[in-house]
Amino acid sequence: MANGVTLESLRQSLIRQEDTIIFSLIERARFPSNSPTYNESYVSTPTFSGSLVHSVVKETEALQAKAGRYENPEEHPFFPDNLPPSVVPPYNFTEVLHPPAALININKDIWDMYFKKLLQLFAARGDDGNYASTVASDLVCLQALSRRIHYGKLVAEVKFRESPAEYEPAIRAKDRDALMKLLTFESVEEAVKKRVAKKAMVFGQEVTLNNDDKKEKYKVDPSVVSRLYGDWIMPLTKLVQVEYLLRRLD
Ligand SMILES: O=C(O)C(=O)C[C@]1(C(=O)O)C=C[C@@H](O)C=C1
Repeated sequence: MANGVTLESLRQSLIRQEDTIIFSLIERARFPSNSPTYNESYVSTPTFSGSLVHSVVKETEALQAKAGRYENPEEHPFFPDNLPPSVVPPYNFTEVLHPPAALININKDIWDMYFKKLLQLFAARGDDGNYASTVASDLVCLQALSRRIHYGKLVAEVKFRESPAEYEPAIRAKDRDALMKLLTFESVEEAVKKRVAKKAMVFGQEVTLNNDDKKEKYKVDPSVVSRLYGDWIMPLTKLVQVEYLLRRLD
């Protein structure tokens, strides 16, 4: 395919991004749940409206937008409305995607999944007052998840270019189920779930110099990481692929 992007090279990138995601969860797990971070009435001044997480993410994104973060088609803001323009000279990112892809942003679903389901599965209950560091860690997790899930656009483009005749009838019929079937590889998904659990064991183990002192306690539960991928990351990546393919002939 053009630009040297292949399904294999994209899968390699997804594998590399597993490391980033798992390390980001390990970093967030250093802090307990720290619920005031997410409480809408915890801070209330004219400059900080809503929860601390809401304000800090929104303001950080505004700063990163000025620094050009969202000029890269692989990046998607959580608060896309009224972002300031980039002030950096434009970089010529290779155009691989069909232009309507730019409209797809499922960060709202990623936000809800992260705060309503995932966080409580790996952050211990408690409050240590480190709310600003907690938000900073949350944002690193969210951005890593968002980048990975929206990679579905590239994966879908490559799959389409490899066999347009297979995809076109389902796209024209707007048949989401047929598209979902075409783009699903069960064996790849099983391998992903096993590999991320193994990585969570390797990256999250206690490293000591004393070999016989090996406690099976991990910084993030490997079964949570496997579930994160099986229940949320891969289904959302597939949702992005379906959304992308539905617009592929526009
Ligand atoms: O590797 C692919 O073919 C993908 O589309 C990526 C992915 C994933 O999210 O990891 C999603 C769907 C497939 O069923 C397998 C894996």
